[in-house]
Order: sequence, then C-alpha cells, then structure tokens
Amino acid sequence: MSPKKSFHTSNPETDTAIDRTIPDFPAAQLSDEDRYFRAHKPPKYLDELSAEVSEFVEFHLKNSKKNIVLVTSGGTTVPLENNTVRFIDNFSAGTRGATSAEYFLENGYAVIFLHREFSLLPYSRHYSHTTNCFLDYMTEEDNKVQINRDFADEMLVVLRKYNAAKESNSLLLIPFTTVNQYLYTLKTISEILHRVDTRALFYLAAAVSDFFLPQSKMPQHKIQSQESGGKLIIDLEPVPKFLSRLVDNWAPAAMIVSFKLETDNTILIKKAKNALTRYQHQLVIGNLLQTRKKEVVFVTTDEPDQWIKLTDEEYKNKEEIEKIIIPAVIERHHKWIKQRNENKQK
Ligand SMILES: CC(C)(COP(=O)(O)O)[C@@H](O)C(=O)NCCC(=O)N[C@@H](CSSC[C@H](N)C(=O)O)C(=O)O
Repeated sequence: MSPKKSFHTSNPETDTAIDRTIPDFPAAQLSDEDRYFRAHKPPKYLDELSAEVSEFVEFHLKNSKKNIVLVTSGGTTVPLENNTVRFIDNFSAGTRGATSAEYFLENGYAVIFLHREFSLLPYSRHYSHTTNCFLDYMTEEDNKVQINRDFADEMLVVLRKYNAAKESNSLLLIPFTTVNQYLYTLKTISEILHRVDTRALFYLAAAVSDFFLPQSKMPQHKIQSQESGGKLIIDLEPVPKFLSRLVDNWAPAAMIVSFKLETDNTILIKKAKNALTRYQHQLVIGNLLQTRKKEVVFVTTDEPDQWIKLTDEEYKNKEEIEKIIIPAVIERHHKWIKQRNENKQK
C-alpha cells in the first residue's frame, strides 16, 4: 500500500493567489484544455505525486509485468472562493470505484486508485461509513480489545485480500478533492502510463464536475452575503472535455472506459453513445443514479448494448455488480491488447 502521504488535497491552497497577469483567454488559439492548464496552477504536490506514480509503474514494468488500471472514484469539488468556505460537489460515495478496484486486484491487475480524499477505499470500505459504528467490530475480553466474533470470519477474508495487495505493492492510493487537482493528476498519471502502452486501462468512475469557477473570477476570501443583497449569482464555465485529450494525446495506446451517469432512463443509452462518438474511446458503462448498484449497460461502437443486471435475489443478498462488470471489462481489455499487438505486427 502507498506510504503515508505528506500532502492532503482537501486543504485549500490559499497561496495559489489569483494570478491576474494571466489573460482569461490568451491570444493564441489554444484548445480548451491547453487554455485551462495555462490559466490554472498545478497542485503544489504534483512533482511528489508524479515521482510516486512513476516508481509504482516502473516496479510493475520490471517485476510483476501486471496490467495496470487507473480507477478514478468519488466526486470532484468546485471551490467558490480561493480561501474555500463554499464549494459545489458532485455526488459519488466512491462505492463503484472502491469495489471495482478490489475486483481488478483479485483479477491480477495493479491498481492506481485516484479517489476523492476521505471517500470509500478498497477493503476498508467494508468497515467505514457503514451503518455499524467502528467500535461495534470490537469487544472487551479480559481487559483486552478483541475483534467481535460476529464479524471475525468476514473480516479475516477482507484482511487477507488487503495484505495480499499491500505485500505485492499492487495498490497505489492517490487523492484529489477539487476538479483542478483531478484534471492535473489525471494528465500526469496518463502521461506516465504511456510507458505501459496497451497494458494500461482507464476506468473512469469518478463523478467529474462539468462546470467550474475559473481562477480569474474567484474571490480571494469568503463571499459576504450582505454585499450581494442576500443573493448569490454564480457564473460557471464548462469544464473542458478532457476525455478527448486522454484518448488522443495523453494515453493513445491505452483502453479507456468511461461511465455515463443519468437519472432519466429515456436518455441514458443515447448520451452514452454520444460520449463514444465524441471521444472515440472503447467503452461507456451507462448507469442510472437510482439503480446504479443493480444494473449497468455496456455501450460500444461494435456490439449491441449489453445490460448487466443483478436479480432481485442477488441484490437482496448484497451481491456486488462489480463482480460481473470487472471480468467483462478485463475480457475486453485483453482483446484490445491482442488486437493492437496484431496490428503492430502487420
Ligand atoms: C458515480 C457513480 C454513479 C458511482 O456512484 P458511487 O458508487 O456512489 O460512487 C459511477 O458509477 C458513475 O457513473 N461515474 C461517472 C459519473 C460522471 O460524472 N460521468 C460523466 C462522464 S465522465 S467525466 C468526463 C468529463 N465530464 C468530460 O466529458 O471530459 C458524465 O456522466 O458526463
């Protein structure tokens, strides 16, 4: 497991003071993404993070030869003040990402887990934020703390999987909080994963902001309600669509899977197909907020839409749909690797 981080992402970087010398829209006709990165500073910890990811990738390139998957998980925030008191959040508990990471590990992948700081993590998710208070997992016997026997067997299974991931150095935890941190980190990790060529897989389950408040419009201090006559009118810009850069430039050899989240089932498939057409990546997994734990749909350009559903019985027995999703994604990744290697030999 990753060594203790010397940085946190949830504390606002107040010294990224607004750099008003950078014009809102520089003269050169840059792409939206280039313009974004020119107008927004990288997180201060990016070099340290880059070194950690490089070391992890080099380790697996030289030793395990494992395929490497970047799993993104949790929601990004959009701060409304530089000294952040208020922010807009995107819904995601992190269950999809954390659970998927476990099944990737069990299927022999090395996992870079890019997650919203303090959201659910692989393995510990079984015992954090749950309905049981953490202390319910313990009892006192002969003046000593013991594991509550009601949970011991299940906990042993999880602990063994956790230790296997740690001992094989197969899980790297990388946090984010804001959409700016996420975008810079995604770009950095993608460029490092270039080294793994087709054996890199991107599984983008994070709920990424679609709108943000540019640095050039961000107040330095907490917005004062009385100054605006009690109203708060926010003028947000669209977050540049990074998926296309990921596909075309950052990691062109990797297989890329994105998730499409909707709440209206009449538009889900259409929106998933639009994303595929727009970004030209390999798979969109569509899911509805209301039924995301019970069913998803695989949307590709070359096969009919494929629904994956838990039966009512499986759902009632708390079966995890990721147990079916991940092997199906891995099967497609293996095909992707095979096809690309055959193309290289032509
Ligand atoms: C977030 C959930 C629903 C999981 O929930 P938890 O288990 O509670 O964590 C996940 O399955 C999902 O749909 N994730 C993707 C959600 C999302 O925001 N997808 C974006 C596309 S990926 S964000 C990419 C960016 N906007 C761009 O277009 O470049 C969308 O639907 O539009």
